[in-house]
Order: sequence, then C-alpha cells, then structure tokens
Amino acid sequence: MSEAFVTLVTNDGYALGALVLAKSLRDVNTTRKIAVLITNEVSEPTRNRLREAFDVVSLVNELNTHDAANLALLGRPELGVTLTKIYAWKLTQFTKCVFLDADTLVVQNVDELFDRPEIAAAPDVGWPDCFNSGVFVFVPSAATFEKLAEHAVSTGSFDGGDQGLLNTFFDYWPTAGPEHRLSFLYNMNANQSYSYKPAFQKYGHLVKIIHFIGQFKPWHWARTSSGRVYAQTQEAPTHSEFHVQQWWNVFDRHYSTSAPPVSLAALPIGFSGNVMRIQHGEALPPRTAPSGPQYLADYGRSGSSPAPAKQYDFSNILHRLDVLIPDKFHATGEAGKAPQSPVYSSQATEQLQEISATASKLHSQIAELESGIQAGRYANPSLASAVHQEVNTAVNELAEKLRSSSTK
Ligand SMILES: O=c1ccn([C@@H]2O[C@H](COP(=O)(O)OP(=O)(O)O[C@H]3O[C@H](CO)[C@@H](O)[C@H](O)[C@H]3O)[C@@H](O)[C@H]2O)c(=O)[nH]1
Ligand SMILES: [Mn+2]
Repeated sequence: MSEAFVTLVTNDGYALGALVLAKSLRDVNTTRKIAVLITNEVSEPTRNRLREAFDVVSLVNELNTHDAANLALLGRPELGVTLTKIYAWKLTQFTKCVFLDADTLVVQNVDELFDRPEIAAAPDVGWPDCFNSGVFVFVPSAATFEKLAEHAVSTGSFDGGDQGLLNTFFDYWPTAGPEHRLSFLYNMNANQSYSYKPAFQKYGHLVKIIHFIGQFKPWHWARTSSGRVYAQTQEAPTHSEFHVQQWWNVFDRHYSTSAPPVSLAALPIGFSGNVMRIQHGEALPPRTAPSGPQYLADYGRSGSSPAPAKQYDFSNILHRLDVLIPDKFHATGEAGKAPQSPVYSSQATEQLQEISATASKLHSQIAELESGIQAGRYANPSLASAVHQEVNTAVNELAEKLRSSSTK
C-alpha cells in the first residue's frame, strides 16, 4: 500500500512553490511519498530540481491520449489548465493521495489525512457550501479520471477553474458525513473577514496547512536585504506578512545557500526586484502565456490575462516628472504651462539639484519600464500596475520635497 501527497506545476513560477511545499512536507517528517505532476512547459533545469525534491515527477501530456473523453476534450482546449489537476487521478500506483496546491505550505504533520475518504476537503471561505480545491483527499482511479473528463465535457466548470469542476462532480460533498469535511486548519488562508484576526489569534497555533490563494503568491513578495518580507502593493493584502515570512523561512533553510532552485529569469518576480533588475541593466523575465480564465484575473485570482491599458499608462507621471526636471521641462517647451513656477524661481540649492537628479533617474527608469511593458516582458500585468503605484508615490514624495524646499 502506497500513499502520496501530490501537487501540480505547469510552469517554472509555480515550480518554486512546489519545491518549497516539498521541503515543508519533509520538514514535518511525513512518512508518505511526494509526487508532482508537470506539463511540457516546465523547463529541463527546473525538472531536475523537482526530481531532487520529489519522489515522483510525472509528466502529464494533456489532451493527446486516445481514450474517448480525451478525444472529446480536444475540441475544448480552453479547459486544458483546469483539467490538468484531474490527471492526479491517474496516479494509480498509489492507493490514496492528498492533493496540495503548489501555493500551500505544510507547517505541521498532516499524515492523518490519509485516514479520510474521497472526497475530503475544507469549505471555501468565499462560498462555504463549496469545497476549496487547494487541499483534498482522493483515491486515484482510471475510471474516476474518465468520468471526470466526461463531466468536464458535458458540464464544464462553473468558475472556469478546477474548483468549479470538482464541486459539481463531487456534488454530494456539502451533505456528506463529517469525515468528508476537513477543518479550516488544513486549508487556512488569511482573509479580510472581520472574524479572521481574533480567530487567528486564538487558533492560529493549530494551523497545519497555509494556502496562499489569489494572484500574489509568496514568491512575488519583495524582501529586504536581511530577508524580511514587506508588502509591496495594496493588491496583496490578504496574505499576512507573517505567513509569507514563514514560506520564505522554509525557502531560506533549504535553498538560500545553493544556487536559485529555479531560474530566476523565468519567474514572475516581485516588482521591486524588477526595478532593481532594470537598474542593473538586466533583462526582465519573458511574458508567460495567459494561464487562466478572464474572470479569475478580474477577481485578482490566479489568472493572468492582459490588464486594461490604463494600468500601464505612465504618461501622467512622466509629465509631472518633466516639471520636476528643469532641463526637460524647458526642452519639451510646453509653452504657457507654468514655466515661471515658484519652484524654479527659487535659488538652485543643493537640495533642488538632488531632487532634479532623482527625478531624472526615475524618468529613465519609467521609460525602460514602459518599453518593457510594451514588449510584454511582464509575466504578470499586476506587476506593471504595482510599479506604476510605486513610481507614483516616489513622484509625490519628490514633489512634496520640492514644495517644502521652494517655500523655505
Ligand atoms: O499557471 C498555473 C496555474 C495553476 N497551477 C497549479 O494549480 C494550482 C491552483 O492555482 P492557484 O493559483 O493556486 O489558485 P488559487 O489562487 O488557490 O485559487 C482557487 O481557484 C483555483 C481554480 O479553481 C483552484 O485551483 C484553487 O484550489 C483555489 O484555491 C496551483 O497551486 C498550481 O499547483 C499551475 O501549475 N500553473
Ligand atoms: Mn492555490
């Protein structure tokens, strides 16, 4: 009898999550095997890293086997990413498995989950009558896989993701016995509900699995030079820094002294890192293919489809910067537009020169960013808007400095 934890990785970005997840499982001394499903997109160096960390690395080749359900699916390529998760049912070398999203972190031993039946999962915080499909107990079976694939063709997914598929397939879950219902401690996510904080204070020490749901994953967070994480945008408020730090602590324990576990060039990293790369003249990571339905992106979830153009629009910021840089302002010669601003009539103090120099630097940085965004070098459109936000704040600060120095 062989049992395993299973995760899924369809690109190098999620691979980093899976590597840390695997280490977290070893850290809590699981006695079970650890398996990962990968797809063709995962690069060879990353596969090697995964082979080091996992007992089983299984390449799933969606939509090209010869059974009836898969043939039907060939006509529905949009279900591809959604469906990859159901390939877990094909791991029939195992008698029972626990699926874990690559964005989960195990902080206490959870081997007792293998005592649960299929399907066992925790309620989704957004709609508790559905289960969250980031952590679930299942029984591999070729027959169930076929039925799941047929179900995908006939019914589809009501949310475009695997959660909407699995919840209608296992529609008995809400009324099934207590053995099918996992405690929130096995799929805990920090959230905005008013009840979250006090409950976390009381029960937080009991948490066993943290799930970083949403678009911003721990590996997108920026860190200080001493390794502390810091929130970089208002778009990532749901993961408490505390948990993200826990994730990075596992990363540091296992990977910080070795070479980066996956090629950083392939990672949609945090925007602060991108700004630093630009400063050092490095190329930004290539844009990855959109990986989720539009509605997920709309909800700031796991999809990544192009963001509205306005998020990329730096022209207003550039214009304000031009005003801060006397040479530029006069060079662009916008006649009649506040040329006699009190700012420039005041004496050219050292401080003003400094402000102007900083503004120039920001200006060229933004120009680089803009061309990077246009060339599609941003893996994640939200990063562009995050950069936009950061630059905006910097310009505000400069303007404020300038105001206070010119009124002195
Ligand atoms: O490009 C992708 C996207 C996802 N995954 C894998 O699929 C999982 C699910 O995606 P994720 O970004 O973690 O989704 P969540 O933010 O957790 O969003 C929710 O919605 C998803 C779609 O229904 C469900 O799969 C999740 O369990 C549910 O928590 C990931 O952890 C990975 O294992 C990839 O390998 N590559
Ligand atoms: Mn997830």
